[in-house]
Amino acid sequence: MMTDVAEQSGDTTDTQAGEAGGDTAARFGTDEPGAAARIAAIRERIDEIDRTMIALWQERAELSREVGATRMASGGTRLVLSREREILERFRHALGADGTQLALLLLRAGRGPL
Ligand SMILES: C=C(O[C@@H]1C=C(C(=O)O)C=C[C@H]1O)C(=O)O
Repeated sequence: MMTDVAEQSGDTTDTQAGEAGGDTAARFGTDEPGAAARIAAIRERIDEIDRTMIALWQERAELSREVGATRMASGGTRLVLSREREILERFRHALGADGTQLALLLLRAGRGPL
């Protein structure tokens, strides 16, 4: 299970925002130690989220390619536009206009450009 940022933020002042070397202001955008420690803790979670999203992105693209290969090998179509519309609508509903752009990139990652 992934760790919540709030659980990590109590004891990070010296080890993450202070001793690790380099200029605190340059690394964290502030030289206030408490703020820098909190930012360091949040960044750990951000990095974890990014790694997870990259892995999920790659897994999704692989699965999408497998669906396309399976369908074409059976004489089917490369694309199913009604399904793509459903996915676009799901992302638009959840995330607005940015969701639509994200879904377009996701779809392209799996099946290639139209
Ligand atoms: C993966 C599929 O094939 C294509 C790729 C899609 C996707 O990446 O989600 C959706 C529809 C198809 O155009 C599918 O039909 O489910």
